[in-house]
Amino acid sequence: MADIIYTKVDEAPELASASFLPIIRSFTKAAGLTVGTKDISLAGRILANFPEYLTDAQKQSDDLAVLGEMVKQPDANVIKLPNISASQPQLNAAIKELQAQGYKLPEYPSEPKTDEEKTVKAKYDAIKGSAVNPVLREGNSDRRAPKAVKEYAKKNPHRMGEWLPSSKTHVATMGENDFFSNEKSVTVSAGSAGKAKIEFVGKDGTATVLKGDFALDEGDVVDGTYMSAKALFAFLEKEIQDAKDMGILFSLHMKATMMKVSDPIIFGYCVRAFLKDVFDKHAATFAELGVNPDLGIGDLEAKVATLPADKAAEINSDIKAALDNGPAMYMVNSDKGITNLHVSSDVIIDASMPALIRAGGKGWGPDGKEGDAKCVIPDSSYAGVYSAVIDFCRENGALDPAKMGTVPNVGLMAQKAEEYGSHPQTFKAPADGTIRIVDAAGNTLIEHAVEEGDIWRACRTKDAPIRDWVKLGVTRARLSGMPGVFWLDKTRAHDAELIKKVEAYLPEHDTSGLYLQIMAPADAAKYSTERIARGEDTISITGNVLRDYLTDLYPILEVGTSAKMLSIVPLMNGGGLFETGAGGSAPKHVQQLMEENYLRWDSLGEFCALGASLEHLANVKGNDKAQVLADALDKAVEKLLDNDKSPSRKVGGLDNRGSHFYVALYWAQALAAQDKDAELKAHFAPIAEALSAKEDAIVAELNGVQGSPADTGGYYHAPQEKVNAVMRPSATLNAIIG
Ligand SMILES: NC(=O)C1=CN([C@@H]2O[C@H](COP(=O)(O)OP(=O)(O)OC[C@H]3O[C@@H](n4cnc5c(N)ncnc54)[C@H](OP(=O)(O)O)[C@@H]3O)[C@@H](O)[C@H]2O)C=CC1
Ligand SMILES: O=C(O)CCC(=O)C(=O)O
Ligand SMILES: [Mg+2]
Repeated sequence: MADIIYTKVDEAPELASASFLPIIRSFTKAAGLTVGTKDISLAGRILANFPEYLTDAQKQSDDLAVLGEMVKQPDANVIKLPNISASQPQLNAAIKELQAQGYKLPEYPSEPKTDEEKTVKAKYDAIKGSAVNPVLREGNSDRRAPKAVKEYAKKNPHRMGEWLPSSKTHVATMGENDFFSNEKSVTVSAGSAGKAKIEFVGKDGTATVLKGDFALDEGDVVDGTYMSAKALFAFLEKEIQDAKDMGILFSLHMKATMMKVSDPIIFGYCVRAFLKDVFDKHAATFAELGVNPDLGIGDLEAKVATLPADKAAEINSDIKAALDNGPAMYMVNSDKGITNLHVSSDVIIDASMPALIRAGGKGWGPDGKEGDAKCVIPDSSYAGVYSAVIDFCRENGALDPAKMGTVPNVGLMAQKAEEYGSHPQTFKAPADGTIRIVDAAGNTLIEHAVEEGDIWRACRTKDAPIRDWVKLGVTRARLSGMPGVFWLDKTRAHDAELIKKVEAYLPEHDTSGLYLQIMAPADAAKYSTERIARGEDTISITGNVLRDYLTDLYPILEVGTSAKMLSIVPLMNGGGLFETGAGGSAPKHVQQLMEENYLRWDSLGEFCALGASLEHLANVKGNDKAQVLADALDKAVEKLLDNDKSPSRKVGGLDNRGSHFYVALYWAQALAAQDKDAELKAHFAPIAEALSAKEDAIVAELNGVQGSPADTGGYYHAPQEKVNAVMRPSATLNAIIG
C-alpha cells in the first residue's frame, strides 16, 4: 500500500487534482513517501462494474471495493475528495459519454424484463446516489474550520444578504404522520441478535419478505418508521396553495443523494402535487410513456418530447399552465427554466438551505429575481433546526462573520449509522397492510400498519460507533476547551435510546471541567446560534444527518463556504480518512472552466486534508519527515490566506492553478526555512529559490490561458492527457516541480 492514497473523483475537484497532485507527489517524494491513487469517480465505478461488456484493455479494477477494505486496516491513510452522488440523469449522461468513447456498456433498463436486464439495473442502482461515502466512512466525523481559515474570515468577512424583520421566508414541515412522529426504536438484546427479516403482511395475512438478511447485534439501536403518503400529499397540496396565497416562492429541500430510496419518492409526490391536473388529465398517455414523477419534471419533459408534435405541444402547454397557476417556484437556473422540481438532486438540502439563509432568506424565482421562500422540508426530525436559525436571523438581522464564534461538529457516522444507512431497508408499501421487523428468534421487534404508497424504513446504529462517538465528543471538548451539546431529543424514539447510551458511556471518560449538555435539535440550534452571534463557540455532537446539515450550515455562515473545512474521520481500526472540505463537486465550476478556461475551485480543503494526513503518518509511523512536511504546509496555508492567493471567482484573477503555485512556493519556502530536517532543508532551498525567481513568469503562463474555451475531452471520463494539458499550462512550473 502507498503511504497515502489520493482519490480520483469527478468534476471540479478532479480537475484540481490534475494540477495539485503532481505538486504533492514531488514534495512527498523528497521525504521518501509514496502517494497512490484509487478511482472512485462515477465513470470509474461504472466501468469497474461491467467488465463483461468491455475489452481487456478497457477493464478497470473495482477500486471502491479495494478502498472499502483498506479503511478497515490500521495503516490506512486516505485523502478523500468529494465525488458525484449520481442522480438518474447524471448516471444516464455518464453511460452515454462512455458509450460514445467506445465502451459497449448496456443501457440503463428502467423497466427490466429479462434476467440480464434485472442484473444490469441492480448494478446501476448500486452505483447511484451516495454510493461511496458510506463505504469509506468506517469512523466518526470531526469537522471544524481550521484556525487560520476562521481568522481570515473574521478579517475579511464575506458578503451576507440582509435579513429583514418583514421576511416571509419560513420552513414548512409535516409534524405528524411523518418519519419523526411514527418512529419506534429498540436497543437489541442478546436474545434478539442474529439475522432479522423485514416483512410486509397483507390484509389477507400473507407475509412477503422485503429483506431477509438484516443483521442485528446485541446493543445495536434499531428504528422503524414510516411517512404516510396520504398525509404527505395533503401537506404538499396545502403548502403549495399557501405559498401562492402568501405570494412567495415554493421550494422543496431534500437529500435525494444520501437518502436515495426515500427522498426521490417524496420528491415525486411533490411533482405530482404541483402538476396534479396534468397528471390526472394525461394519466393514460403518461402510463404509456412510463412517466415516473420521482424522476422529476426534467424527465417528464424529455419523455413528452418523444410524442407526436401536436400531442407534445398540448401536454407542454398544460405543464406551463400548471406552473403558471401555482406559486412561483424556486429555481435552479432561471435562465434555462430549470425548476426546483426538474431533478431530485439539483437542490440538496445541506447546501441549499444555508445558501438561502446566507442570502438573507432569499431564493431565485422564475423571473430571475430574488424572493422570500417557503422552504418545504416534509419530515419534521430536523426541519426545526433551520426554522430556529431563520427565526434568529429574522429577529436579529444577519449574522456577522467578522464577529461570529464557531460551531464545529462531532458526527456519529461510522458503519452506516442512522438514516444514512437506511436505503437497503426502505420500502414503498405495496398495499395496505403491516410492515414489521422480525428478529432471528421470530419475535416482532417493531411493526407499523401502513397504507399503499407509504414510505417505510428501518435504520440501524451499531453500538461500537456510538461509544466511539461519545469518546470523540469528549476528546474534542477537552482539546478545544469548548462546551459541547449532544443534539438529541428525548421525545424522539431513536434519540431516547441514544441518550441512554450517551449516559452510559460518558462516565468512561474524564469529563471533569467539561461542559456537556443534551438538547433537542431545534433548541440546540437556537442555543448555538445565539452563542455564535456573541462570538462564542459550541461543539455540536450530532447524529449522521445533522453532521451533514450542520457542517455546511455553520461553515457557510461563518466562513462563506464549507470548502475550507478540516474534515477528519479517525477510522475505528486506527487508520485515517481525510475528507476535503464538507461540500461537493461543484458542477458549475466545470462549466466555467469549459467556457472560459477558469477554475474557481478552492483547494483549501485538500490542503488541510493533506496536512492532517501527513501528521497522521508522522504519528502512527513515527515518520519525522512527514511531520516537517505537515508543519511547513500549515505555514504555507496561513501565508496563502494572508497574501490573498486563494482563487477568485472571475477571469482575470488568480484561479485554482495559480493558488496551487503559491502553495508550492510557500511550502518550499517554509521547508527551506526550517531547521528540523537538514536533508529536506537542502532539498527545498533551490526549489524555493527557483519558484520565487520565476514567480512572475509562472503566474503569467498560468493566467495567460484564461478567457477562451478549454477542451478536456469529456465530462465524466476525460482523458488524463487532455486534462493535464488544460490544468498544467505553465511549462516553467512543471519543469521545477517535475
Ligand atoms: N463528500 C462528498 O463526496 C459530497 C458530494 N456531493 C456531491 O457533489 C455534487 C454537487 O452537489 P451540490 O449540493 O451542488 O454542492 P457543491 O458543494 O458541489 O456546490 C455548491 C456550491 O458551493 C460552492 N463550492 C463548493 N465547493 C467549493 C470549492 N472547493 N471552492 C469554491 N466553491 C465551492 C460553489 O459555489 P459557487 O457556485 O458560488 O462558486 C458551488 O456551486 C452532487 O453530486 C453531490 O451529491 C455533495 C456534498 C458532499
Ligand atoms: O455522499 C454524499 O452524497 C454527500 C455527502 C455530504 O454531503 C457530506 O458528507 O457532507
Ligand atoms: Mg454535506
